[in-house]
Amino acid sequence: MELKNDRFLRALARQPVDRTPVWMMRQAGRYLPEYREVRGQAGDFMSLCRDTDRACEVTLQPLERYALDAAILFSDILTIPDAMGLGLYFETGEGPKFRKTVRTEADVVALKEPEAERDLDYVMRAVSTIRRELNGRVPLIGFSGSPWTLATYMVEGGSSKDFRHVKSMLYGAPDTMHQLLDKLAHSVTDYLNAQIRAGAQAVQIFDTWGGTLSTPAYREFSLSYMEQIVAGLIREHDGRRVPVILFTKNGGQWLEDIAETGADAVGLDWTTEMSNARARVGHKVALQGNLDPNVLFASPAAIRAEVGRILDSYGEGPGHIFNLGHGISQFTDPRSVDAFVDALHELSPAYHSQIATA
Ligand SMILES: Cc1c2[nH]c(c1CCC(=O)O)Cc1[nH]c(c(CCC(=O)O)c1C)Cc1[nH]c(c(CCC(=O)O)c1C)Cc1[nH]c(c(C)c1CCC(=O)O)C2
Repeated sequence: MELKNDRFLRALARQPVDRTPVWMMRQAGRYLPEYREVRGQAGDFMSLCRDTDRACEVTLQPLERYALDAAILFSDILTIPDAMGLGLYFETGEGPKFRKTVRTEADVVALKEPEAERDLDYVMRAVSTIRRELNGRVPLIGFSGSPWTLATYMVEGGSSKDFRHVKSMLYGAPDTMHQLLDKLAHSVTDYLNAQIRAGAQAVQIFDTWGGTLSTPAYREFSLSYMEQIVAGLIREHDGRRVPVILFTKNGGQWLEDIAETGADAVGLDWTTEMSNARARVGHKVALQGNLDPNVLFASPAAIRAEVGRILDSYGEGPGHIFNLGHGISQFTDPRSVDAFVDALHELSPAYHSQIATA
């Protein structure tokens, strides 16, 4: 099936495009009234993820509203620990929780590595259904959490502010920590490869909590496992390269190390300037980001000014995928996303003039 809009994949390959492609982290989510409606019909969040037709429906919702250049699978990073038997649930307003935690070596030894095609079959069904329904409109992104980020939820039993338990394991029982991360790295590799076989055309690894580590701990406990995953991924499928994007929130000081992993692109939060990132690693990888999602609470004029500033900071030429520096807030007015996408469509072609005159 022919891909009608390949801007996103071209930018990931640092090939010329007519304008800067854009998608948004958490683009299918609670800021959209149509999402809240389908979510209500499904019951809880995990039931929505397991309901193939509804998961497909909400994946496509943001594309119906906005001219985005990629779709992202509707699911969650915590499906792997759930499939390991930890019992994921969502308490309204409190974020994710696990019925069981992983705190001791015995807990780690008892964990079974899921077999993605069997134990996470609902995710693969969602991927293939979304691909069919997209019908080549835009590429589909698959994703997973990084081993370290998944471990934080598994050891803490949910979200955390201080990462007390998981860091106690890291410093107090590093061998146990490595055993857990090793199991997770195998599981993530298998999970992403299954998504690629099911039809994901690019994959992103979310390392939301890597930036809470010291530099040596980041390298040893987060980055090295992401590197292992990148090395084990299917990099070409159906005659096309399957690009990998690594996103470590607050990872700006480690861009050179991240670019060394073999990833095709690096995701940036808003605390690193695009110009700085491009000068440091732009010869090696594409860059994705990096609007502060809170800019979407400002006026259309202020949103436009920030979009312009980021385009200027990256500068001319290919290799930039516009995105938010983190997930869109549930309190965002959907009209602010119109202002954001409209501004990008208006302003970004000027940064790709070589192709317009070619
Ligand atoms: C850390 C993390 C999680 N999940 C994810 C991350 C990494 C990215 C990041 O840092 O945000 C990734 C994720 N979660 C979700 C997606 C879907 C695809 C997308 O549109 O980007 C993706 C890519 C759906 C979701 N995952 C979740 C929601 C909201 C739940 C709902 O609809 O009730 C959505 C749309 C639930 C979730 N899942 C998670 C949390 C912390 C929460 C609660 C968030 C909150 O309450 O605001 C874990």
